[in-house]
Amino acid sequence: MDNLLNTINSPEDLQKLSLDELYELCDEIREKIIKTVSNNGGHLASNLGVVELTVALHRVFSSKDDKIVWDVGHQAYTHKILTGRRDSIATIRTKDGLSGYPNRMESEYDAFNVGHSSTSISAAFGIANAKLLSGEPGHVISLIGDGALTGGLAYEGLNNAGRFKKNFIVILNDNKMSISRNVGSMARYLAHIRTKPGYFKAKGNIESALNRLPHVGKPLHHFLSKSKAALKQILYNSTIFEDMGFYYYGPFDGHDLGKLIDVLENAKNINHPVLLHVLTCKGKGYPFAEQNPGAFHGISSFDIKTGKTAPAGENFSSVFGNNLCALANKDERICAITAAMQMGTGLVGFAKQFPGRFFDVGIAEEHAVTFAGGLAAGGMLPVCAIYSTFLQRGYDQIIHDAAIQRVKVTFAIDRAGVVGDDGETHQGIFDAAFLNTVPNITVYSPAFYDELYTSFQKALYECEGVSAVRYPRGKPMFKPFDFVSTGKAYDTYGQNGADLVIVTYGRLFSFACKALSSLRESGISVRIIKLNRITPVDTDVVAEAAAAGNIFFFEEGIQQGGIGEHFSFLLAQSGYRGEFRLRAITNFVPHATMLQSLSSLGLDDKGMVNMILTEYKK
Ligand SMILES: Cc1ncc(C[n+]2csc(CCOP(=O)(O)OP(=O)(O)O)c2C)c(N)n1
Ligand SMILES: CC(=O)[C@@H](O)[C@H](O)COP(=O)(O)O
Ligand SMILES: [Mg+2]
Repeated sequence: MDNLLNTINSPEDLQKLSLDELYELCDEIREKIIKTVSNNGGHLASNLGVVELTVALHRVFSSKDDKIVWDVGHQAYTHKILTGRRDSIATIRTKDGLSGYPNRMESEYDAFNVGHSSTSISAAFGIANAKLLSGEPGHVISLIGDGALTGGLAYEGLNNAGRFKKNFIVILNDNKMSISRNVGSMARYLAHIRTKPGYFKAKGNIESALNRLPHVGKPLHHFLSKSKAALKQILYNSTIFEDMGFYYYGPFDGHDLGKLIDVLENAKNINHPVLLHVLTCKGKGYPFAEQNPGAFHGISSFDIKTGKTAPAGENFSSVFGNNLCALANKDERICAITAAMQMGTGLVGFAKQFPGRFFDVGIAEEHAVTFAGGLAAGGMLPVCAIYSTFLQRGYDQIIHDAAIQRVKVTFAIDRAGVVGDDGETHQGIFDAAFLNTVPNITVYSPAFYDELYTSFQKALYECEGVSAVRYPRGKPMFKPFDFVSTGKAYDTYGQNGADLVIVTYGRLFSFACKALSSLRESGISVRIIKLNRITPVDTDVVAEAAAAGNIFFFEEGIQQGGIGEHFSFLLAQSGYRGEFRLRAITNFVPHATMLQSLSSLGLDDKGMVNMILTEYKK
């Protein structure tokens, strides 16, 4: 029963509740989140961990003037529930429903759109400066996880914000977990702080004592400030955050509401950047998630009583992981790199089998790529497995630290194409276009498991320089029984001399095959050209498509600068004067299931058929 929750229509309503009632409210929120995620899927464990913290934030800060900036944003369900979206939370991550992440277009309470990690300090600091410049009142708070703190951008933010002369609050939500266990020296450092709370705790008291030093004339003030800094050094070990200009307070129990409210009230009154170190339990309140937070980080719908999901079976990621193990067994130079996505990219088996050649570098895609460049320069064969959307972070490194070096780095680009319910921030729709700009790169786009294996063989042993194999989230789509992948740069399907040619790549090939059958019933014959290697496009394939005189190109990727546009350029260069129609993606794609999105984009078989029936000219 949502007795209390039903009385909360905006964060202001929290003021009416006693501490005991606030705890009761947290229970109701937890129940709602568990129920919602068990239906829709979503990020359960991270959300359960920050219920008290979010309630405390909305209790202390004004929803009118103050801004909370979430990092990654996968943990903002309580925030959504408290900010007028209680009744629509059931629609989260579904088509036309709430986004799984904060979104400025969805609510005025969402200060910044997010989905990628480590942006919150920079964004919040930008907002704080805008407030200062425009004279707007209000506090700005960044809430960042210990995993997100492994991303370099977070340090760029800290570095910049540390010298701010006003209140600016960073809350570090430390649950020892990224998706998997958090890794790296910062994780070790936070563990050190956690195990010696008293060591750092004294500081708060010292600080306030020092701050109570009387106000004095300029020279004496200067002397006292210097002495204060020296005294601080002598009295306690400062944390890295203090060395970067923040006042550090903590660690605090992130499930103790009373304490959190107190700490936040105090932090609000400090005219300086403040870092509050809060300890939480990922998955708090749902035993299955507490015991296995990795499995309940991002989860599909599940049974609340047993904590079980439908069996996932094999998918592109798991097959990639197995393929890579097989290849690494034969070749000791092969190394695997992940940027905190060991499970998602299918590398758990590789990590166990080849611990010495497995590198989880944290949420640090830029570093992952440059690190791969270094490994390659040292004679290894690095395979950098990164989701398409997160590889956007590594564009400069692909050019500067791999391609220009003329080293052999292979990218395993997972989640290429439309990903479904994560929505706009996570769609893998840009990689084909941005990789196509890199000189001498080779990019494969397999549609089936056998092609995935062949593509990696080629990338690792036939290509020079940088290469990439990109494949979608989940499983392959329909494969006609009479289609055989040859392993060549392109394959064809359907009759020679057909009325028109469909050119496509990746899983859209399956939809094209279905479209071919439907169009046959309408008296239109189709031949399909399936590009296996999308960069560089094979010269023969351009001539083969041109011969048809009527070309429809379908692309599950951004149109601007994409493969389709490039293909049309190659056709024009070859003197082609026939028909060319291109359908690709021209805007950000909102959350929905993958099939719903492809349908809305006109990229499923029905969309292809409709376009051809409308635009085909004999
Ligand atoms: C640039 C980028 N890389 C990878 C991810 C995938 N990812 C989402 S959440 C997450 C772990 C975040 O850990 P933390 O910040 O500690 O939050 P927690 O889930 O523990 O609450 C990762 C790796 C991402 N969102 N953005
Ligand atoms: C929040 C985030 O960025 C990841 O948890 C992402 O949602 C994972 O997506 P997959 O479910 O495709 O692995
Ligand atoms: Mg964490």
